[in-house]
Amino acid sequence: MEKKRRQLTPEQDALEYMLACRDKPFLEEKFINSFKGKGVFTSRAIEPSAFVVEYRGNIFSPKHTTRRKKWGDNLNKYFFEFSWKGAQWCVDASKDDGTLGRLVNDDHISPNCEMKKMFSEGKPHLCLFAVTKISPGEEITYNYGDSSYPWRSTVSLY
Ligand SMILES: C[S@@+](CC[C@H](N)C(=O)[O-])C[C@H]1O[C@@H](n2cnc3c(N)ncnc32)[C@H](O)[C@@H]1O
Repeated sequence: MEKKRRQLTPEQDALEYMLACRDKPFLEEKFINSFKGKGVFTSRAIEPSAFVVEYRGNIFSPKHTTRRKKWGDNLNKYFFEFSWKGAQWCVDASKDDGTLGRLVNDDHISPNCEMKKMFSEGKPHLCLFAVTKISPGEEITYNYGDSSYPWRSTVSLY
């Protein structure tokens, strides 16, 4: 399995995990502190450009659902917005389904991953790929985007 996996491109690797609805076995959630909550950590080194984890959830277009107001008000911390086919969409990962993508925290200064859109059977999937080498014990992070998130203006003691 590992030998076969080493021959896959990062995108093919992502597709396999997307279809199997699984996360990589060397990723784990950990409670960090009461300010940040939980985060996702790797116990194994991850190479740049490797697929890391999918941000799973229910995809909706706020135009066509009653969730629009909630999304517009930015009340839900597990919503991830993206554009597709000329419209705005959202992945709602608020349901705790035990998967790890929903627990990855923001780092707008030196993130080690970036979010990319992937497609399977015509449907979009949001996946994190490494942008740097990630060492064992490191937290997985990505830049949530341009917004004045409250934690960005708070000095972290951790
Ligand atoms: C998608 S969740 C990430 C997982 C979350 N830490 C948890 O325990 O459920 C997004 C929320 O995590 C917190 N968060 C993310 N990045 C953070 C950061 N760099 N510092 C502090 N809190 C952060 C914020 O509360 C944010 O609304």
